[in-house]
Amino acid sequence: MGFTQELRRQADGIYQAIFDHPFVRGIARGQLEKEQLIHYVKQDYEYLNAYMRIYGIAISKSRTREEIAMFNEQIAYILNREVQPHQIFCQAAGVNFEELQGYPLAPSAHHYIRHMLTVAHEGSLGEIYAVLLPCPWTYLEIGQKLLAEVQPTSDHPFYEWIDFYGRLSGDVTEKFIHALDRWADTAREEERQRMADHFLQSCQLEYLFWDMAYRQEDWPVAMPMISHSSK
Ligand SMILES: Cc1ncc(CN)c(N)n1
Repeated sequence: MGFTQELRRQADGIYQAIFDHPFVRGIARGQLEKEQLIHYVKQDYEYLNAYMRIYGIAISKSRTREEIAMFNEQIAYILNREVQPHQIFCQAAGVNFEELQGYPLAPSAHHYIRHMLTVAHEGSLGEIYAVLLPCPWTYLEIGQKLLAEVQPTSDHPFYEWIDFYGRLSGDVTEKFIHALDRWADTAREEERQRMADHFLQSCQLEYLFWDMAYRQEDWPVAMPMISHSSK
């Protein structure tokens, strides 16, 4: 079994918990509260900003032009394409996307972003692939599962969201899986273990991110508005 297939096997319990999470079930049923959708978009907008910054760190650790080009393409994908799922949630919630930008991070989003940034700064390029992979991979499987289960039509409020992740996010997932497997082929045992740990931790944090949005998680004591630089 390849390295990433073994990681997927180890993470299966977390993947199943994500598929069963009430936010994901709410996407399937087309029923989520406006406040839950808004909380998700506010947090995910900041999450994807951080994700692009991590691509920037990955570029600084890249060894070939092909790697640099791949990360560059993925930044463009987030900027130009991945705004669509946010806009679909905003439409369902009846709010403007622009109004939901620049908010402070809730605890679980903060934790997930710090986890990725720490690995990106301290780890190898292989460790960066491992920490980033659960993001596209869990969404691809959510999308594929919902396409098969719900068979949504254009009157479903989240039809385009399901279609976007079920059909379009396969490409980046495949590229990261391939890159991580190649890296693992030559990595020493300690690095393979670190990559496995980062991957599993990101899977757990994917679950927590859904949970944060569903429960509209916030800090126990209200945060004064903080500036972008201190996020
Ligand atoms: C938290 C999270 N994880 C994954 C994705 C899908 N790129 C996302 N938009 N947000």
